[in-house]
Amino acid sequence: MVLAVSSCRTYSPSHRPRLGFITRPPHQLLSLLCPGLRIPRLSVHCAQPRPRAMAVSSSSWELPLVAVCQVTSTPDKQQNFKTCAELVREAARLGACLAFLPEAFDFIARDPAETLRLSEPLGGKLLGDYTQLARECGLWLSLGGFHERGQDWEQTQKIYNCHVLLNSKGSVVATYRKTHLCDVEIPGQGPMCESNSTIPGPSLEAPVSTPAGKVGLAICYDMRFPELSLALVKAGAEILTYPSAFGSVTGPAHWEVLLRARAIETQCYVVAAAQCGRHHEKRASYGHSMVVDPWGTVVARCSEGPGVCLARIDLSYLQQLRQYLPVFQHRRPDLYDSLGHPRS
Ligand SMILES: O=C(O)CNC(=O)[C@H](CS)NC(=O)CCC(=O)C(=O)O
Repeated sequence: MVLAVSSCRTYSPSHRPRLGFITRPPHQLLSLLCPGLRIPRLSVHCAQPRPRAMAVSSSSWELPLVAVCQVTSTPDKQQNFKTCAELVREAARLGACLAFLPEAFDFIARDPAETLRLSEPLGGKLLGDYTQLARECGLWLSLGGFHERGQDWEQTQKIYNCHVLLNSKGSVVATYRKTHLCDVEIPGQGPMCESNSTIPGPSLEAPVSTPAGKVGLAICYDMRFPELSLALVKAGAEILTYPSAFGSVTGPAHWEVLLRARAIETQCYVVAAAQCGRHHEKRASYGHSMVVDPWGTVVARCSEGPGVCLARIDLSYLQQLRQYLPVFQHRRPDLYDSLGHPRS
């Protein structure tokens, strides 16, 4: 892995988030495998001002830049907003058009009762604050998992785990409510029973056109269900998002493997903003936020602790890969089902 951030500005506000690693895709390897493939010169990179010496790569600096924010949410909603807002402002300063926040960016509570108490409707104060933030910074925001009191709150007294996409004017352009709830007990990792407080979402959300590409919405545990990613790519997704709060046992074993597998099999970019560190006495998360390109290369990753990493999204590269490796044309829906034909 090449560390390519030497000339990046580092960033150390009071709580010291760190700028993550930015890596390059394996250009040489790819050109060996596919001699005719036009390799994007700089498909990934740091948002430093364009160096004069690099005038060669005309277009790559104009490719859209996305930012992935990694945080340690606690039960303190106000503090969490402050931390996220600081990272989002930094992402905007660095030139990102779209910033991704992890699941539970609003808070991570100590128990289901506290989760329910702290939850809000989409029209509440917290989303209002994020609307203003998106407007102020002029970027799109993927709010990866908002504890949402839905329309049925009065009857159910349960919430949805809602991925909200805001445009740069702060308007809600899409919502996806997590459809696979994480009810698991893994030895060595605290039990998770999301359905204690949460209702599974009723439907998938069609991918949304953003300045970085067509974004398909998912959340965390959803990444274990490739059917969902295939359905999203079939509906036109170019970027899959898995905002997450992975545990400390499944994290080292499965996190990167699952994300890279989803990227390779769908030939999409995969963006995964993660919770990291200790949220309170009962819970900690694995971190390792990353962006994976459609070849399966990790092109950006956060360092340990809160921070932000950035990647450029090159959709012509994605299209080329889909041409060179046309797995969607080779599928055998006659043998299984009709999933998995991307829109051209
Ligand atoms: O609890 C909240 O407030 C927000 N929700 C979550 O953090 C959810 C349910 S507990 N976490 C996961 O899905 C982790 C999945 C995971 O770790 C795996 O698939 O291995």
